[in-house]
Amino acid sequence: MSLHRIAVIGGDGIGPEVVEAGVEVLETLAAAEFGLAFEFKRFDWGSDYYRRNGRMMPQDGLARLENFDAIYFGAVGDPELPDDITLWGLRLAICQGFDQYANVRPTRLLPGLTGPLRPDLGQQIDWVIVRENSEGEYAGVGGRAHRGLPIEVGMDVAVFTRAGIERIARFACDLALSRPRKLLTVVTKSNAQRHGMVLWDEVVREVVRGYRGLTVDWMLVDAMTQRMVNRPGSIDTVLATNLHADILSDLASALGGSLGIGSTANIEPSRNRPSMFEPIHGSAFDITGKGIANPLGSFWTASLMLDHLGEHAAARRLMVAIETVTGRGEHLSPDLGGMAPTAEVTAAVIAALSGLNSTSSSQPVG
Ligand SMILES: NC(=O)C1=CN([C@@H]2O[C@H](COP(=O)(O)OP(=O)(O)OC[C@H]3O[C@@H](n4cnc5c(N)ncnc54)[C@H](O)[C@@H]3O)[C@@H](O)[C@H]2O)C=CC1
Ligand SMILES: CC(=O)C(=O)O
Ligand SMILES: [K+]
Ligand SMILES: [Mn+2]
Repeated sequence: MSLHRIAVIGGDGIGPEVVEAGVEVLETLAAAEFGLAFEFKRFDWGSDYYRRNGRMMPQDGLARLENFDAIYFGAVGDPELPDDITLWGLRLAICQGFDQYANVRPTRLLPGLTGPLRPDLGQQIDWVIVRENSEGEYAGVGGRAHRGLPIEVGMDVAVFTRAGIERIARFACDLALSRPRKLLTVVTKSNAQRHGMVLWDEVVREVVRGYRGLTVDWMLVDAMTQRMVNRPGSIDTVLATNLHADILSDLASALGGSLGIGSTANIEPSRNRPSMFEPIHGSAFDITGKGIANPLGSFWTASLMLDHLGEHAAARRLMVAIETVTGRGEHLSPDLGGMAPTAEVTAAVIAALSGLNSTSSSQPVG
């Protein structure tokens, strides 16, 4: 029996809604898979915690998390609080604090979904974006001075280090080689940013030279957006900086049908500290509390977490259940053109997991 200890941080907005749905699904999996068990511990950290305590998580928050096997996360961000306070106080504090330097974001057009591209193009989407997750544009280095004066200044310094580039490049090359096409696209902007991005190019070029059998091509980030839209089948694994990949992966998720299905693994590859798994989206103020958030992104994320925990059969089983539900098209949430609330999508995935036919659709799909 393998017991996995999971720290659950729903966070803000729709985060708790989709994460609790995910926990339900994982409990169902554990009941169905012989030898699989979870122990979930909830942490009520986030913006409400901040309103009570003046911090997003306790001072010893990382120490409380460090002995868990994984962290299952929702989202952070609150309409009443500055985004830099909330994001840096929780999500980035965990990613940086545990050195989860590899952010991995797969996108595929799931069965039954169309997405905004022409069907023949949409069906070609099968990508994994590897996002540098510890430095670059989100290093947090910079400053403000002369506040309130006409000469006021604000700077964010994009930090690129040889060690940081080298390790994420190796991670991306290994991942690309493990996929059938063995194809890596490296995204850069070294035409306009002539220091850090040039170092990025140089170090990645050195690393990829050591990988025989890998096909590598290069794209400037602006042109990468049009390639994703016009020639999606020419892309497999993508390596990009923290900011570039943040943007490209939201685009990828939307091209796959919705921001509500994108998944993320924040990986600490040495496994000395826990990795963190979260849907790609944020706290989505516009739909918070309405019960209509799409939970599929958090389910796909749970599948990534299972893979990381070595539970490959369970991970596959969960993906098949998700694909069964999208394939039938009867229980899709509004962002995917359906009318199903979060609870109905969750019930449909649970029914698919249990091998049951989900027969009742509470509302017709428009
Ligand atoms: N990792 C994290 O915790 C992230 C946090 N944020 C934070 O979230 C807050 C809101 O940011 P936004 O830019 O609005 O991005 P967002 O991802 O929260 O929402 C963008 C749009 O996508 C829709 N959407 C997102 N997830 C959905 C789901 N599961 N089902 C259906 N529709 C969904 C929303 O309703 C909204 O219209 C901000 O405070 C931001 O800083 C944003 C991205 C990631
Ligand atoms: C913060 C954010 O947008 C992300 O981690 O994707
Ligand atoms: K998130
Ligand atoms: Mn993002």
